[in-house]
Amino acid sequence: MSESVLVTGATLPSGDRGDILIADGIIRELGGLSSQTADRTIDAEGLIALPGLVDLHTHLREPGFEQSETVLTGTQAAAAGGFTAVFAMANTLPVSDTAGVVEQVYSLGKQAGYATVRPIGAVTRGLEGEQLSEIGAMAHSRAQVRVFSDDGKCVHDSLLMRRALEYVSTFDGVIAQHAQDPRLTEGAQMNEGALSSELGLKGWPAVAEESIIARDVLLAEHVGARLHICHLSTAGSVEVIRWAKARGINVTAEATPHHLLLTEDLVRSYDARYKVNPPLRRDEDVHALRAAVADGTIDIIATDHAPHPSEAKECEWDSAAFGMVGLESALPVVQTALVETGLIGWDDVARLLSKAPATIGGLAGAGELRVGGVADITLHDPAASSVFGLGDLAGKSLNSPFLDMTLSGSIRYTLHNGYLTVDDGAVVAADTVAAYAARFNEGF
Ligand SMILES: NC(=O)N[C@@H](CC(=O)O)C(=O)O
Repeated sequence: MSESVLVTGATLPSGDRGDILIADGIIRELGGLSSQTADRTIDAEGLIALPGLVDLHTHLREPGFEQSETVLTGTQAAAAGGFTAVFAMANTLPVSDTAGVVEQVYSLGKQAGYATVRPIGAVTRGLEGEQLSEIGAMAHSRAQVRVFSDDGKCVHDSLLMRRALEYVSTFDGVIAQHAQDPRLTEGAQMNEGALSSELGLKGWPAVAEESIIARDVLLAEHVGARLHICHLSTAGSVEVIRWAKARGINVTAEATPHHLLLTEDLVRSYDARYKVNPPLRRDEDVHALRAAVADGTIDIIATDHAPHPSEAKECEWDSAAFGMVGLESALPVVQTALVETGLIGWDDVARLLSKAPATIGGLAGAGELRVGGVADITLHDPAASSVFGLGDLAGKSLNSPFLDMTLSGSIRYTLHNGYLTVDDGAVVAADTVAAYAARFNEGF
């Protein structure tokens, strides 16, 4: 394996240019001109070096739904998208609600070696919303769970939500809420409005999201706990978060790349690639979300990578599954929607897609480029522009809403723990990465 790598002439998020020397998984030199030689040299002229991206919201589907994705294929998709750490959602089968399941997911991630995998624990047993899961056992397991979520379902019972917030605040954990009032969204298929009436699809009102967020920020304030809100999708949700932050409530919020670029108009096609939870909303909502990312009301961008097999998507809208894959396209979508529109710079991208999610998820040491830190680095070509195609997808499922769209930027190299998981745009073979990982895990 290349035990040392020299990256030359990279542009850092600050705009400064310089070399990066990596040895035995650690950044040894950063910035300036290195006088060293290395086993491998990467010419990064014109490329931006970002801290390895961290996704706080990924569905890896293993155990139980391996026909859609596995820990291996999901982390290959992550690497292709420049991610070096992913937080794996709990809606697996069995549900990730015990120490045994989260440890299994954690170990599979370590073996595969493409990215750090941190399992998210379910808040309630079996995601059933009735009893709290084994939160303490998961937190104290080898998987060190810090984030708990019933994502896919809302923790709707206010008393359970209060208890969960109280419990995780004892060890600085966080509840990541999927804000969706189940009664207001029974049978809902798309954003509620003039278009849902026109298309004859049952509407999903914005208030179903906003009312849960309002309740939960007040609960978090009441018990003094940390709360995170998954996938904000409406202008009203932004207003509630802005109000809560101004009041000093300890809440963070995420937006997905698809809610930052796409609108409900795509549903006119009845193509279920555009069916997602929460649904694509109006143009006004997209602009409110973008403004909230730019002014810091929204703390992070997270993919909600939700793989589904073709039979779950190539069917009538009403019977199709909710969800979109998003790891491979996240950075190009962020560049297209936010950087090229002048709303944010590359230092903001590093914060929104790396440092802030690492901090919220309790991933110590991740999310920054620094001498002495682990070499998780993404080298991105911002000058590239291409039509996003099936060849860009590295996971098992193909349900991307961005296929056939022109997106800016391209991930050229991903380094995880100092070894390459993506080399010149191609995902490195599984056995090579597993061998690198084994050596890293053994401390060389
Ligand atoms: N975001 C999605 O549309 N789908 C998610 C879970 C969910 O329904 O939120 C999935 O697991 O498929």
